[in-house]
Amino acid sequence: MSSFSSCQSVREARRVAIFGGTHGNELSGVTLVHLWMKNGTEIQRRGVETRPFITNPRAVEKCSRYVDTDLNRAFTPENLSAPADGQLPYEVLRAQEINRMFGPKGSPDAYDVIFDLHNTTSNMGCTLILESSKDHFNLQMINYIQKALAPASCLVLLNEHPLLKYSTARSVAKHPVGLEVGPQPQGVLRSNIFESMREILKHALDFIELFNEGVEFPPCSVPVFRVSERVDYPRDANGNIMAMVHPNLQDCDWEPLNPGDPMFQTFDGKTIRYQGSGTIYPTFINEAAYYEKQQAFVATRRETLSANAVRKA
Ligand SMILES: CC(=O)N[C@@H](CC(=O)O)C(=O)O
Ligand SMILES: [Zn+2]
Repeated sequence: MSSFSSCQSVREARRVAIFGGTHGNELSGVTLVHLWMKNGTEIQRRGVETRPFITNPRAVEKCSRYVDTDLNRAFTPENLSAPADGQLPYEVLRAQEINRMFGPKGSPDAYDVIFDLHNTTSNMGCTLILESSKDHFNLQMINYIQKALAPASCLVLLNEHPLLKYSTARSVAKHPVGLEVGPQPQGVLRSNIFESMREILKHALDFIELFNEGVEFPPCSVPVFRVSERVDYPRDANGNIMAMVHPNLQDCDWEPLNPGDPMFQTFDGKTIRYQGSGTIYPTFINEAAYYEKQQAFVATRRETLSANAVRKA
């Protein structure tokens, strides 16, 4: 890269994977991946090898989030290097297998891009999840997707929080992209959610094809919601929930929550208000899978990232 040019050279993205069933009860990704394993015409692009893959087949079979432990938290250095002695939880063994097939994580041999398909019970609409604010290839891809989708929209959740970031299945790739579409109940397929996910994938793959053909993408800015905090339900001494998401907050993912605004409602109708400092943008509000993670919603702050121009190296 020349010091006079802001254009960043990025290796072409020849190897792309589409993960479905990282959570076995999130049926849009499971169904799309099954569909594309039977017939991959729709995801084929010139100069790109795209591999649809079911990441947690045992959870898919049971239509549950996981069997032993959450696969989308399992890709830690400790797990990936643990001796595989049959005592390990199923998902840890599976993470090692996936790391061998699509990684190794952090190595030059790793897949270029992994799209990991998820559904949420929250009213988040279409969301792309990023793990780094410095991945200019991903930022350019998101900008492309957003332009192609307009007037429909697709928001960006950025999780690079030192404590709240977790070790995802997609993190094996050089460019990890989470795709989260909701609301959709666990174990249910909704046509609108399914089609939205499919359309985003189409634009994402189009971008990769253009990029590999040598198209240069000029600098742009990408508005994101950065994960800042995890907010739990109010609980009693036994850990039982003492309040629900307040009706004013329910389904209001991505909308501003200001100090003093209603946040929870107790079973006898009392309102618990947000007491933090400054405006936050809650998301994953009342996500079913997050009760066990002691999480009522994820607090985010808005910011705008600048993406450098990128072109194929
Ligand atoms: C509802 C759900 O499963 N969300 C995903 C988000 C992500 O992929 O980062 C998860 O917690 O793993
Ligand atoms: Zn999921």
